[in-house]
Amino acid sequence: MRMFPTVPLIARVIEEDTVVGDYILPKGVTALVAPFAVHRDRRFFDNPDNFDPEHFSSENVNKRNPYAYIPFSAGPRNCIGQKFATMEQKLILGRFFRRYKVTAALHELENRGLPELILKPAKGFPVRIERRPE
Ligand code: HEM
Repeated sequence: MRMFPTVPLIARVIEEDTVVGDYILPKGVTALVAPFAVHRDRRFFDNPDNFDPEHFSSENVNKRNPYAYIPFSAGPRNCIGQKFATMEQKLILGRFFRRYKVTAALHELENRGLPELILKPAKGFPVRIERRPE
């Protein structure tokens, strides 16, 4: 969900002139927040293009801005299913990956994600699935 966030772009209509750093976002424009870009920003994640569970060690999480990881958005309109989806992933994917090894047939550079409503690879999900030894 960090490297390939399901929702790669979040849109908001700006209701009043808003200052963000050196910029003014005028009332009426649509602003995009891009979890995909934020999650790959080196200011927040060392080696952002590598899968590394250490990105989520307590030490690293505690020193990072909480808005640097926003797969479920943030604020008053964030995802109401976040806790359910996270628990479901831990249970179902955890069980699945203990039994099966999944290898992508195409590297992400050969199979770019398309930023549609949800992120999906241009050439689908060609994968090889092998049962792990018991
Ligand atoms: C991995 C799974 C999921 C991801 C990554 C995800 C991500 C998101 C994101 C990023 C938003 C904000 C979209 C926006 O502001 O434009 C959102 C909103 C929402 N999600 Fe999820 N979601 C997931 C699963 C679920 C589930 C399981 C449910 C329901 C059981 C759910 C219900 C909703 C609802 C109702 C909203 C709209 C909340 C509002 O506008 O106040 N989501 N989700």
